[in-house]
Amino acid sequence: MKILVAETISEKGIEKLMNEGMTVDVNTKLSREELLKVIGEYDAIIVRSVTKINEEFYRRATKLKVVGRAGNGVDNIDMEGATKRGIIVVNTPESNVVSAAEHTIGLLISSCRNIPQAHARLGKRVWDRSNLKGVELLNKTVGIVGLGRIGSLVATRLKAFGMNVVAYDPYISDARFKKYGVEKKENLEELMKEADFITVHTPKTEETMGMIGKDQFRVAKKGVRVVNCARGGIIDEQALEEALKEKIVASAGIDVLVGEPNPTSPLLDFDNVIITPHLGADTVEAQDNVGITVAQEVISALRGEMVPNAVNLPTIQSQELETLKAYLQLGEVLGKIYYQLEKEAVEKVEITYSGEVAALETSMLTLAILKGIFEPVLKEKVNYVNAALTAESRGVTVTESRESAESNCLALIQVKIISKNKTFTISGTVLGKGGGRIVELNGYEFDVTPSAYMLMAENIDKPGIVGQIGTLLGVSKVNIATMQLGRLASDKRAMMVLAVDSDVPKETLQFIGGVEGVVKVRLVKL
Ligand SMILES: NC(=O)C1=CN([C@@H]2O[C@H](COP(=O)(O)OP(=O)(O)OC[C@H]3O[C@@H](n4cnc5c(N)ncnc54)[C@H](O)[C@@H]3O)[C@@H](O)[C@H]2O)C=CC1
Ligand SMILES: O=C(O)C(=O)COP(=O)(O)O
Repeated sequence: MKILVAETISEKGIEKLMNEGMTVDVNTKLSREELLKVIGEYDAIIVRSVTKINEEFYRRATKLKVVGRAGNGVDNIDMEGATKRGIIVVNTPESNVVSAAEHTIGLLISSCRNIPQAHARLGKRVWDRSNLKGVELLNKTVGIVGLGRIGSLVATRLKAFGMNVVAYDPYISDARFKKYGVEKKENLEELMKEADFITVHTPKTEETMGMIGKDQFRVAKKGVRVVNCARGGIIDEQALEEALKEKIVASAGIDVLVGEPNPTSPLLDFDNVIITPHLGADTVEAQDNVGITVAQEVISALRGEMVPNAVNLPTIQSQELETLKAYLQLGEVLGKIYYQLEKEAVEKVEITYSGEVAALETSMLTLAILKGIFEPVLKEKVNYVNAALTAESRGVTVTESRESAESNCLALIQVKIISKNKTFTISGTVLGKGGGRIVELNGYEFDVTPSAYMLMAENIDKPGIVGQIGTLLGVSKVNIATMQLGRLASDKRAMMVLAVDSDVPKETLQFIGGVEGVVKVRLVKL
């Protein structure tokens, strides 16, 4: 597999990729045109915040399976474009947050104590202490916008300075505010009115861009000090300029700007603004963490393994991963059987989870089932990333319910596939280390271990049929590994599932179909 590393990552990450047998090209100097020219050769790309992964890029990236973001923010990556093509996007959301939080504190203190300005004077060999008076943090109020990973690390650190910490984040629980001892603000205006310092830690989204703008500065305390170590534009840059001119803002510490690289920002003209060129994650520790983590994730994703930090997939807790794996395999199998037995277009898929499995990340299991259903019949690649979108674009309604998450009741995945004229059902379980089992199919009860070739035959429930099918397979030199029978007494019907060691020739299937009493026979391949 070929990986392009298009922005600088730690050598440790590159070593890891190579040690795992990947072909790695490190080329951090490609122009956009050059990148677009070569990307068609690669299975994966690793980027940081600079490379724009957009529609134009995807159109040229015909072999691409994975985008690895060596960092946290994914605003430079068009997620929809990746998802519809089944390209998995991974990032390293935990790996650089301490560095970003520490840089925030650095910017806050440096700006309110004029440290870079003072150093610049001394750099010119001038010892001048005038007009450099700063302010203390003790007993001041800091308003944090976005109390996520970085926001909460900043909160903890600023509390140690004796600050009163308030935060605005409408998307997290009250418990999280409590956990960090932070006072919750119901709206941004309240925070703006009270804060002596404001620091933003939200992702860049349509909602957050410009969220601190003209109107917000109008209600801010005169002399407020601001920090932006999240994304350029969350504090509107023009509004900040005006607020600086009007002396509403006393100082600003900025790590990120709109349109990076941006060495000519008008904000650089202000003596009370300090700016670093997006250095929040630039520490030895963060870069090693990020590089190693992204390398591992890209390797796993290329190998088709589960990746806990896949951005366009449900999040999986690492302790859940092992248990989930067996159910994911089972889910795919349950889905894969449908179109091999039935020819009617799926209209609705209803999935019920019960027992142990109901407590797992079932949205991921639903994706596994959908992948299983559509993969065998579609030309396009169907994987976990685009399975839900594939169902939606084919007008298939998918519902998911959980019956009981009690661990003492049988863990069961029940799939009901509804088409225009029929309802097909299939259920399965996982038996500890024994792996997945199909326990029900259209009302017939079994205990079938899924295998590569399974002959499924439905027949009138009468003597002699099993023997004839066995004979026909024997004549064709197809060895039977296991056999399971189920019956529906009410309909006088029976079904047999034979695991066979090899493919069954078409003629043999035709002969079996011709046996008197056999209603339907299909070879299912997994
Ligand atoms: N300067 C740098 O080098 C770095 C910058 N970052 C940036 O830091 C930011 C935050 O990262 P994390 O804390 O890891 O993210 P996170 O996802 O853990 O936290 C973000 C928080 O923002 C909140 N939020 C979202 N929209 C909001 C809104 N409209 N109003 C208020 N709160 C809102 C969310 O509920 C969440 O709690 C990201 O933008 C990331 O790109 C991250 C690492 C390094
Ligand atoms: O991880 C993030 O979100 C960052 O902003 C760091 O960006 P970078 O990888 O240093 O270009």
